[in-house]
Amino acid sequence: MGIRIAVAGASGYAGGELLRLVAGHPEFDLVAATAHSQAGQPVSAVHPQLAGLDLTLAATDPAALADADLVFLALPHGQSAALAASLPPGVKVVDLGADHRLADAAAWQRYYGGPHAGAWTYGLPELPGQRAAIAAADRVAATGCYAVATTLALAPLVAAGAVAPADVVVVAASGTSGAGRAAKAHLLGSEVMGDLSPYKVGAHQHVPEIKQATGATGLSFTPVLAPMPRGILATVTAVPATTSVDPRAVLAEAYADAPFVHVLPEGSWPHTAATLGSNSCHLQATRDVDTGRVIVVSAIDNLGKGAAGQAVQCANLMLGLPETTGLSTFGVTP
Ligand SMILES: NC(=O)C1=CN([C@@H]2O[C@H](COP(=O)(O)OP(=O)(O)OC[C@H]3O[C@@H](n4cnc5c(N)ncnc54)[C@H](OP(=O)(O)O)[C@@H]3O)[C@@H](O)[C@H]2O)C=CC1
Ligand SMILES: CC(=O)N[C@@H](CCC(=O)OP(=O)(O)O)C(=O)O
Repeated sequence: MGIRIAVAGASGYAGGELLRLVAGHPEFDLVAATAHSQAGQPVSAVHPQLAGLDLTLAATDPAALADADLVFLALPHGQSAALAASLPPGVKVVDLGADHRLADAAAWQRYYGGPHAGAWTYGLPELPGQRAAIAAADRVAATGCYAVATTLALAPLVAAGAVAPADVVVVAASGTSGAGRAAKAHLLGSEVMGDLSPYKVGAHQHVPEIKQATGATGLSFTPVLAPMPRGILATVTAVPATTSVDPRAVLAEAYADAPFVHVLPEGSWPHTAATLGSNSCHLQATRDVDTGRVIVVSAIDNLGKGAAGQAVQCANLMLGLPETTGLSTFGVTP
């Protein structure tokens, strides 16, 4: 018997990707998968890509999860805190939702509403000191999908004093799986295909998370829904604080030992398809020839490094395994 793993919210998009990764992980045994409206269904009826995974979705309650060594929570925002609190203290938890990401209760209230559950260790191993913090933690709050793409692009530049933290602009396009599986009219294929549409303009919930993780103090963030199932492409621009720093060199140095963050060769720009199915983030940076602004482009698979892959990377660290175990750095395009 390997390390016993349970997935709550296993019928959703992030949950399905977690099941795929856990089932293929050399050290993990999948002992439970739970759902809400789909409880009682075989996993393969809900996730046809997992045909052959012989497991039935149980109802999401503490008893279904308490026998695991580690539980992944892939539930709607607001559903994780009470469930996590009712699990035995010895059970490690990685929460993919937002409930425990923010330290600032006022920011939580403003962007999510409802009671603030308090902050857990933030699950982005590539931030300075965070690998060790995650390895020592029993409760980890995995990052938001846009927050991963943006933070990996921006944090080293703020830390190096290369950009002005008060004036950062981000425009980021996401595939529709970023919105979850629950049917939404504006996500129907006939509405999404052939269209690009901004949403939550000027008020996206990942703004406080990105500020907390990067040290940026002023951030304008505009998300765009893109006609594709997976992927995030974030374009981050910022005012240079100095002309003496090469932004690409700062990123290359920051991620020299990071197995999943790839600063691409000069002249090569990230695109989403190259990251799909992987736990990788692709980055490139330059200066705008006209304004001198620093431009960083970042691509991830929102269900990989943006969700399930990141969560498994954190779990590996929490369990004393190499962080790359069971994860791919390579994408599946075309
Ligand atoms: N999609 C993405 O790219 C990312 C998602 N996340 C986060 O992961 C979490 C899951 O997202 P995602 O998979 O996209 O969402 P989905 O809508 O695809 O899945 C939601 C899951 O939660 C279950 N659920 C729904 N309502 C309840 C409830 N009241 N109580 C308990 N369980 C419930 C659903 O069960 P059922 O289907 O049986 O009703 C399903 O298993 C969210 O917090 C999301 O923000 C984080 C990063 C990226
Ligand atoms: C396309 C789309 O609608 N995306 C969602 C991402 C939500 C999400 O997954 O948020 P967390 O990563 O914080 O859990 C949005 O912009 O709200």
